[in-house]
Amino acid sequence: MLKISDLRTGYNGGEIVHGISLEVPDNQIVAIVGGNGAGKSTLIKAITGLIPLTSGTAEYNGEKLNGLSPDKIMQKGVCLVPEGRQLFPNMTVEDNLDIGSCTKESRKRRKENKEEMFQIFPRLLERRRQLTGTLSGGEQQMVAMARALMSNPKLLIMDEPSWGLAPILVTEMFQTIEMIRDRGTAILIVEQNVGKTLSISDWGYVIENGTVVMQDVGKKLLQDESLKKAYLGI
Ligand SMILES: Nc1ncnc2c1ncn2[C@@H]1O[C@H](COP(=O)(O)OP(=O)(O)OP(=O)(O)O)[C@@H](O)[C@H]1O
Repeated sequence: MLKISDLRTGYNGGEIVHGISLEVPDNQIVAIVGGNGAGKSTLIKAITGLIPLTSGTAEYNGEKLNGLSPDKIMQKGVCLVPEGRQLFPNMTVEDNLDIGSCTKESRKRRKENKEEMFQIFPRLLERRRQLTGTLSGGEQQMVAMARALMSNPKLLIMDEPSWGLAPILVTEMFQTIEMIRDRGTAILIVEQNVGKTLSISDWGYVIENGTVVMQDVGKKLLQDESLKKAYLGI
């Protein structure tokens, strides 16, 4: 399980995340929702080692992540699907997936893992030899998720996976996220699509101005009047 305690971080001496604590238990989907500029991506960058923590701790299964490089954090089983996907557009789907096998263990299982990915995402099997940059937005998001899963992560962190997707693909993507959880991978998801995200989340945190202002079971948060007004326009 991931445990974040009183985490503070920011950029160039300016603090953006003001002491956030949260937990992601095994086999659960945990959501971080909130408005633009609330600090959600900044928090995720700190957890995955892309920016340093100013204070507080990030622990995974009792081991400190603070100060570790993104690669070391990934070797511990924590893998990020970054915002905007960051795929290699001039490489084939299959080559992008191969790059995901970046831990010793997952390199040994590369072939089996790839077959499993093609079962989860059959559309990628048809397009395995296609250049990734020529895929649709939804297909590229599938490649990004499959590439991350190729490292056999125990915790998958996703930053805005619904970004740029047509509504029907968004629904499909959330179903896939539930399937990934049910296969035994915990998920920490940052999303602007508050309604869909909270409806599949075992627990949700609402972040405003770098602090947690509300937390509860996802579906319970969705019944909160102030949340409905602020994020769902109801
Ligand atoms: N590299 C950076 N250098 C300086 N400031 C940054 C940097 N990245 C983000 N910020 C600032 O940090 C604040 C929080 O940004 P962040 O991306 O964490 O918000 P967010 O909650 O993910 O928002 P959104 O939902 O709009 O992506 C913003 O004011 C942003 O301008």
